[in-house]
Amino acid sequence: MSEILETEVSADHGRRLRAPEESTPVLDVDDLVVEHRNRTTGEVFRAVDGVSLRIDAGESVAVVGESGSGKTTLAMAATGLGVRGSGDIQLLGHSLASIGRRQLRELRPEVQVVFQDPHGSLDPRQSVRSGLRELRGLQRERTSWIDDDGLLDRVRLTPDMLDRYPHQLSGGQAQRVCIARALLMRPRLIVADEPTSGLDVSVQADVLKLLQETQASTGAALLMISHDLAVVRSVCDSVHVMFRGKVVESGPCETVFKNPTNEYTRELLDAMPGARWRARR
Ligand SMILES: Nc1ncnc2c1ncn2[C@@H]1O[C@H](COP(=O)(O)OP(=O)(O)OP(=O)(O)O)[C@@H](O)[C@H]1O
Repeated sequence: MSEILETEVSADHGRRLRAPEESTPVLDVDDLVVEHRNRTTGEVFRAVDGVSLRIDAGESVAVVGESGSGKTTLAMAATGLGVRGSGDIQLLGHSLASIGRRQLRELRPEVQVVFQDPHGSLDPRQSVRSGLRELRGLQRERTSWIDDDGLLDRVRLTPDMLDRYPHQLSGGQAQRVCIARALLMRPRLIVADEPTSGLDVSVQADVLKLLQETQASTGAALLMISHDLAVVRSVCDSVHVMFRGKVVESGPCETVFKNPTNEYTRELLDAMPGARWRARR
């Protein structure tokens, strides 16, 4: 068992919202529609067109699709972090359409996002230490379960990194800091939007492993957005394939990647990195 799993994150202090029933999905999205306005033509189009998905505690779900298919828009709208859409979104059993601002503020830390560009996610004017101090100031109780040294140790960074600024970190180190910041909040849902595609190949596997460990130690669910099927296959239980805003196929990774039933899924798989494993099996 890895080090990180030896000390489970068990304390529940700092969470004021009523704890959801065990059977309550972490995220339950029904018929989500999100529209954007095309910046060139001014036309409104459906970036997400009637998508439904459910993620249970501890589950890892991937959304794959070609660039522009609506993956990021879906993830951000579904978690209340992006443009509002229509449809029913239940986050930890709370309907995003009907909760007030205060409740939404309380729900926010339950969802942590790890983005593709770690340097872009960190404030260039803040050292790692001052960034963590700021987070702790916003969520005192929730973040009191671990000190900075312990937190960095969890993501296999040494304490001397605390005084570094983002530009003094490698891509892999910066992504570890981003994961540490997410872990500090002990979220119930981690959204990882292409978390390794901006990183050197040599550190991608480590960062993925760390994400998985973080998920396991917090018991969080994972919503992974990726165009890399090898990544999805190694991390996720199930997958939704998106094409032009719609989910065209869903199911366990093994089933969808091995025996895709949708023609577009087949084409997509053949064109995507990591798809070749399918032919070899
Ligand atoms: N804020 C916005 N305003 C207008 N159009 C947008 C906005 N955000 C995204 N879009 C457009 O919506 C569509 C879906 O974008 P989205 O970023 O969700 O796709 P994606 O599948 O995540 O793509 P990628 O893999 O390239 O990140 C694209 O055509 C994109 O240009």
